[in-house]
Amino acid sequence: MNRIGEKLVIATHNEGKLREIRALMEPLGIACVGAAELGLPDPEETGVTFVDNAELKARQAADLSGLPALADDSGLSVDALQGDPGIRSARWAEDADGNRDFNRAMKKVWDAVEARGEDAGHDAHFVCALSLAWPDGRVESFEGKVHGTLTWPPRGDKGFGYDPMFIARGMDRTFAEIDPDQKHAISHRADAFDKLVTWLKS
Ligand SMILES: O=c1[nH]c(=O)c2ncn([C@@H]3O[C@H](COP(=O)(O)OP(=O)(O)OP(=O)(O)O)[C@@H](O)[C@H]3O)c2[nH]1
Ligand SMILES: [Mg+2]
Repeated sequence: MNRIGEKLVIATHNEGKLREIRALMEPLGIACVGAAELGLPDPEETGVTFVDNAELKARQAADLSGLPALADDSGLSVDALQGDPGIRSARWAEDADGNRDFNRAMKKVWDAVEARGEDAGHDAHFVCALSLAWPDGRVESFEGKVHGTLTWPPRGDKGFGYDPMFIARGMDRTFAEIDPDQKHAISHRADAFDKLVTWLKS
């Protein structure tokens, strides 16, 4: 773990992600500080892939803080929608003033899938890109996925974002109905995190 040291900036302004990344990182003995706590800005996500965006968020936080930084870019990719909302998952939840409402976003996803007709199916997956950046310019990225299906109406009040409408393969409850520990065992974020930890230990 000495590739990181003892303190890591978590370059996210999303409380749900921060909570999940802290839970994954702190057992490794690495203290995490959120970007908002350090007053770091929320950069514009101009990339065209999850990794592009994770790298630009991590890069900016490492440059501004002088500490190693970990960023997460993630989203829901729906087969019937050719991968949308994908890297625009947060933007699908925003109104004209930039306020997010995931009940609205989930309805938008469901309506778009239904508009494709019965044959389109409900397969979807979450993707998570994690990027670690250092103040000296190094960057390493890892990508994870979890496959599943969409359900309607949304169920559960745990998790965040699109969790209430996503059922991982092999489960019968949504990501918002299961306990955080169960989500952490199989999620896209846990998959990317496993790859990151394997690399850290190598
Ligand atoms: O149901 C969900 N379960 C998850 O486990 C999950 N992970 C990500 N997402 C959604 O995908 C978008 C990411 O956008 P995103 O990577 O730009 O993050 P963000 O803008 O919220 O924060 P930041 O890290 O950029 O500061 C956001 O809408 C998230 O709600 C999830 N939804
Ligand atoms: Mg974002």
